[in-house]
Amino acid sequence: MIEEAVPNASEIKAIFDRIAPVYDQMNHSLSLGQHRIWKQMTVKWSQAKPGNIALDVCCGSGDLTQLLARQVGKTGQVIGLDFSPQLLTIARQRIAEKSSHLPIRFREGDALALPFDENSFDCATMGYGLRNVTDIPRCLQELHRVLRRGAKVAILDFHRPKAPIMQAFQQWYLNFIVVPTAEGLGLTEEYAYINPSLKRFPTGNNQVKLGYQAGFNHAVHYSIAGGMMGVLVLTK
Ligand SMILES: C/C(=C\Cc1cc(O)c2ccccc2c1O)CCC[C@H](C)CCC[C@H](C)CCCC(C)C
Ligand SMILES: C[S@@+](CC[C@H](N)C(=O)[O-])C[C@H]1O[C@@H](n2cnc3c(N)ncnc32)[C@H](O)[C@@H]1O
Repeated sequence: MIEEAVPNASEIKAIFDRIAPVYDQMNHSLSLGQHRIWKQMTVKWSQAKPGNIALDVCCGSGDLTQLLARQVGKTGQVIGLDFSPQLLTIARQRIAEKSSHLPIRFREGDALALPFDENSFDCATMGYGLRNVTDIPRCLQELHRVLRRGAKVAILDFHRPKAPIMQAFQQWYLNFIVVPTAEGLGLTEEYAYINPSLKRFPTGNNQVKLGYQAGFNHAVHYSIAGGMMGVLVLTK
């Protein structure tokens, strides 16, 4: 079987820079709006509280950042970090237009070398980022380093369902709904990348093991959306 080439960081950055103009609309339409519910669950599992200093890693267009900021409120602070300049531009526009009152700052940077001191954050989120970084253990080590003791990070991403019928549905949906929709926008390759990236992504149980190896005191993986998505919750 021919293995798919694994994209490097600059190729991944280029993918997201190219899909930036349609990213939010595609997520909303292709998930029938469900992605917002999955992100709200992620914020809840981060146990973000009013007044917290929070971090959203691989923030992209900033919609999860915005949900996190609503949770920490005006007395808190949220930093959204990403390495895609195009998606960060959209994130800044979103906040300026809809949520200028929220305590959000965006920062261009690398999830594998977070530009923050150790023990900086009370909580963190990461939405559909862990599967896209080129070094998952390194990313988890960085999250552990910047979180305060007892703090949690909730990491939302795709997951391969255990149930054969759900696996078949997920594959069908990605191959016959998602990719053809992207084809109409000239973004076939960018969205065709999801499936092989999902195939390479560690299962929930293995994500838990990686969390413990990165030094977290507690790790649990919640399967949601019929097993097609999952949230890894790590506690320092
Ligand atoms: C917000 C979502 C995906 C974000 C996302 C993550 C990536 O790694 C990408 C890589 C390359 C291009 C785009 C992305 C990307 O958008 C999840 C919702 C959007 C999904 C594309 C839709 C897939 C949903 C499930 C497979 C099936 C949903 C069934 C439906 C609720 C009936
Ligand atoms: C699928 S998007 C997720 C965006 C947003 N969190 C959401 O839930 O929609 C993945 C994001 O991860 C970013 N990314 C991937 N690798 C990164 C890295 N090493 N450092 C920073 N951002 C990275 C991409 O630029 C992209 O914005």
